[in-house]
Amino acid sequence: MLNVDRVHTYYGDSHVLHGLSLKLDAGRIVAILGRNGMGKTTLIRTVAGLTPPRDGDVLLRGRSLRGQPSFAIAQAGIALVPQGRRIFRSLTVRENLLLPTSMLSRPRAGRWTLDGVLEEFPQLAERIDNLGGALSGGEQQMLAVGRALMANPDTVLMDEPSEGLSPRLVLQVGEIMRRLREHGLAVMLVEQNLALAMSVADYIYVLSSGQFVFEGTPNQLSQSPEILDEHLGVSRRKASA
Ligand SMILES: Nc1ncnc2c1ncn2[C@@H]1O[C@H](COP(=O)(O)OP(=O)(O)OP(=O)(O)O)[C@@H](O)[C@H]1O
Repeated sequence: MLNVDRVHTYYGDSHVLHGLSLKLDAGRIVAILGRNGMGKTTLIRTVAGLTPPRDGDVLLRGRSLRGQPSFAIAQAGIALVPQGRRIFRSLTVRENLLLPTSMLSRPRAGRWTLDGVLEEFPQLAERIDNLGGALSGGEQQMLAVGRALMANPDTVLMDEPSEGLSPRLVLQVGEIMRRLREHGLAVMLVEQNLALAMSVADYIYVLSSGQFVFEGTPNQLSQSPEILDEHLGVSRRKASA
């Protein structure tokens, strides 16, 4: 589905991503872990076309996205659930869901109509005429995911969806991701929450200073105390407990 091929991404002269490659298939969740400032959001921005790579390429279903603006990438089937959710606080839930797709010139058809999204998230249906700003953090996260689904993507990029949520709501976010996978979507998850990533991801990459220092299954990561310790801040004693 998605193939990131040796991307180098810069902010001005600052070289942030150093030749990253990864693969993501349909019906799979890949998590990108790493401490603050290691380049996780930059990787998401690179794939979404917001900060295009200066070198290397991103391919969707084998087709290069090189030089494509972010709206064309969205149109091609990559949806972003941004850090901080970025819902419109002064618009209703319905307006939040309908607005982004109304801006696509050729909306993709599929199961994710307004009714389809409300069926998936009945809690949003109950609050359909409430303002975005009146929703709880968990509901806002659901809304951000629902809004992304409205574009009928086949790949969803999620930037720290657990940020600022209570442990109970973090579990709910994990459940939402599993359901996206069941629907056959490819999910790329950027997270600081190790437990969440370990519980949902099929495969994990650990990013440090713009380079991957580990890739493998959650089980393999749990058996790599030096990676957990050095790059994820988990003490060896805790990792083996
Ligand atoms: N717009 C920008 N202009 C210049 N440098 C930036 C910009 N955005 C991020 N950076 C730098 O790029 C590096 C990677 O940042 P990035 O936000 O991708 O990290 P991150 O792993 O997502 O961290 P966090 O978890 O804190 O969001 C950092 O050194 C950061 O200071």
